[in-house]
Amino acid sequence: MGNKRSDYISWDEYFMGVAKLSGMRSKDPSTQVGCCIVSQDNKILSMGYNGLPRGCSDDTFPWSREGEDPLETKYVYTVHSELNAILNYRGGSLEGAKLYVSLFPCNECAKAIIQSGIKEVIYAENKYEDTPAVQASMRMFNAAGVSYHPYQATEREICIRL
Ligand SMILES: Nc1nc(=O)n([C@H]2C[C@H](O)[C@@H](COP(=O)(O)O)O2)cc1CO
Ligand SMILES: [Zn+2]
Repeated sequence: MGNKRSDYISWDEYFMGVAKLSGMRSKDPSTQVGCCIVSQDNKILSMGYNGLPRGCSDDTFPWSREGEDPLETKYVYTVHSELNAILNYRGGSLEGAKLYVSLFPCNECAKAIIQSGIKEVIYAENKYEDTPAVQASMRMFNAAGVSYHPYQATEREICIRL
């Protein structure tokens, strides 16, 4: 009987990999974010990426970051990956779940994360660390007992030929 493989991916690599793959569906030209929600016993419960709400066409709504008219920017329309992943879950409670996300959650998603019962956030990047949105998220996570820590990147690179 042969030995088992030793180069299989870890749970963390698996879930962050799924989050990043999900982010590849995003139509946002500047920032693609992906999210994967996992139960305490490592079952994937939901996934999401940043995009427009159902019925709002990717081709007719704006993707600009700036504009004199806020209605001509993406910010008032996009659903963040974390909120999409929470809303995509129809199986019941997310109590005690873990959330893997490629970018640290904003304050609005932090509220949804806390209220849905998610207890742990693992993030890959934090490029908006110095903004009030991220500072507010951290303050709320600390108060609500949601732990958050950066994903510990490995040397692994995965190329999937599709
Ligand atoms: N945690 C996050 N999850 C997300 O899904 N987003 C989305 C909203 C926008 O579509 C995009 C950010 O665009 P930009 O400001 O980097 O061009 O990423 C943004 C953040 C940052 O807080
Ligand atoms: Zn958000």
